[in-house]
Amino acid sequence: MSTIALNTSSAIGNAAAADASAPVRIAVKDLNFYYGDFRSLKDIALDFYDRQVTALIGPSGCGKSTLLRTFNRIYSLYPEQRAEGQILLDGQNILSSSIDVNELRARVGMVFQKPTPFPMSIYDNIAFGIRLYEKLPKSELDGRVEEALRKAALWDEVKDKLRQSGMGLSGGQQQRLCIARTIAQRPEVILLDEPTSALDPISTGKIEELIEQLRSEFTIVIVTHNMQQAARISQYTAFMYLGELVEFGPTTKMFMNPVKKQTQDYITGRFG
Ligand SMILES: Nc1ncnc2c1ncn2[C@@H]1O[C@H](COP(=O)(O)OP(=O)(O)OP(=O)(O)O)[C@@H](O)[C@H]1O
Repeated sequence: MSTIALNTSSAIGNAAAADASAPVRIAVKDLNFYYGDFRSLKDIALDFYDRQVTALIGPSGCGKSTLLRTFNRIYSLYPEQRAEGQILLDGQNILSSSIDVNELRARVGMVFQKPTPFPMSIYDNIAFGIRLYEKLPKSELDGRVEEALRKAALWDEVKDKLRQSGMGLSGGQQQRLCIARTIAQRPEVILLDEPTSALDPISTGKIEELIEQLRSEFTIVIVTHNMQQAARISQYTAFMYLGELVEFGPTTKMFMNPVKKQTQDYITGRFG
């Protein structure tokens, strides 16, 4: 076992162990993805488990974000991008043309690398998405806004300034606001694309704590460049390289005892 893998083990202690009995929430089968003629995902097959955090790791350009973006079909905004294969969400193929993508995006929420609050009040940042789908009386809407902000561990910091602009919050608060906005839609799955890479260490720590809390309710998939972060917060890790899935398994095993040499080389910093 390598020295770096051993060092990483101290961080692994922070994450709850993988729950081997968790049911499969998303099953990916024979997935290929194309940017025009370029095949950027190659025959990907893996399962994502209910209320577990799965980290997607691998060197730049290996296809982490591309894979994440297939789960809510956000790529379909670009005509030259296409996915082939199957992604079963609770058994239903979300790549099927009969799927309503707006409904899918409410079920599978996404938070991006840079915080992207809407240029409106903190309250409206949350209420906006709810109003798109549901007509609620004001008192109920207030309750939903509060619930989302509480779940995103932001309520105490903003409860007295809900009418102020979301753009006036710190970077870390803005990212929690974006998480609250996603939660407010009551999704089943939350996709996080390097959600802390633009944040300072304290804000990063808060988001990592939040992810651990959210795991009790949501299935979470996170792309991260930071292997220590993957070790700290995930139950499962998928290591990708050049568009292929090299290895997938419980995070502890991936970091302590990887099967493939490529995985070992990556987590010990020999390339990447
Ligand atoms: N819009 C695009 N058009 C053409 N090729 C693209 C596009 N976006 C990504 N790619 C290519 O697809 C491959 C996978 O990219 P992707 O962004 O998914 O990798 P990644 O692992 O998330 O990388 P990073 O860690 O740098 O974000 C790369 O070869 C990349 O150059």
